[in-house]
Amino acid sequence: MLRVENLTFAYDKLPVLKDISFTIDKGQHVALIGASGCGKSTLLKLIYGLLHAEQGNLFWEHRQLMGPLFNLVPGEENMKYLSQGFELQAFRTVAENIGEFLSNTDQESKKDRVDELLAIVEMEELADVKIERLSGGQKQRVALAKALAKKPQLLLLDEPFHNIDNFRRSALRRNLFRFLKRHNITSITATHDKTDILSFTDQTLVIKQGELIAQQPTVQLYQNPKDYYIASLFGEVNKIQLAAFGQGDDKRYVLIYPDEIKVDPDAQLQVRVKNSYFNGSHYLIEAVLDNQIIFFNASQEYQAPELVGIAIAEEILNLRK
Ligand SMILES: Nc1ncnc2c1ncn2[C@@H]1O[C@H](COP(=O)(O)OP(=O)(O)OP(=O)(O)O)[C@@H](O)[C@H]1O
Repeated sequence: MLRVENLTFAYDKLPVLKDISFTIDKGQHVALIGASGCGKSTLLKLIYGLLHAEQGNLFWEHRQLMGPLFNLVPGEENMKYLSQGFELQAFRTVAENIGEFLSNTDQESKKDRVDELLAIVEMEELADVKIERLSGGQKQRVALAKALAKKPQLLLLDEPFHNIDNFRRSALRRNLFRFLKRHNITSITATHDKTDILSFTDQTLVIKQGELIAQQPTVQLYQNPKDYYIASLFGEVNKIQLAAFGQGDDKRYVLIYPDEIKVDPDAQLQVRVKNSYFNGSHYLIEAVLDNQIIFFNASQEYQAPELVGIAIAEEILNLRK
């Protein structure tokens, strides 16, 4: 278990992280989300031991983590931190980099291990290519495989799929998180990508301006976000006054995701279309409801200034009130 207690940290005078406390059970996958600059990378570096926590305590399995002032080599031994820049040896091959920290006493099992990792990041064919000849996304995949090589107990990932094209990203995510679950490796992934969060994490931590404002099971957090900031980290979201749904003059606002609004030609509630954006599986429609802009998904394109009837399921309204 990872335990973080009252962690406060500043690079200069202003604290970047303020009184952060949470625990993560072994084997759990956790997303770390928040607006750019809120302190996600800083938190990962503090946990790994690259930065010294002036206030607060960190524990891994009851052992206190002492940080860089007490460790000769920065970085906890049973953890791996995959930063946004990857430390690889440019003149050595992909396979050599992945196997760099593996023991050389049993060459056969070392090769098996490297082959398994090459398969996870789908780089078997590039095993003998030197790092200097790889693209940014390929380097990121090698760095990921290298981070897994010694099966860390805790894996800290900072935007791990950032440079990787969509085509590879989906398979890579599935391979990676399957590997982590199989080996009971705990992970924290700092990310801005909704798919990383929703499909692969058990819990989500939300940071806002250096403060931890939520720690919840990911599904719960998505389905019932407590405020606009949290909901907007998952993508487009509408903040609509209940009165707009014909609920008297109820001034309270509800948060509604675009896919929760359905086009309904018989609906009393009508909105005026401003724009339609093609999104592949659907169109994202921008429209005006009671002087406010709302977004919803539709199976077809609508032209401005067409009037379209929309409806929202009663149970969603009740859940969010
Ligand atoms: N080495 C540093 N020295 C001084 N300030 C820093 C340093 N690194 C980061 N900061 C500041 O600390 C704050 C938090 O930065 P951090 O990189 O942790 O944010 P983040 O949430 O990971 O952002 P992003 O999502 O853009 O990667 C920012 O205001 C940043 O400018």
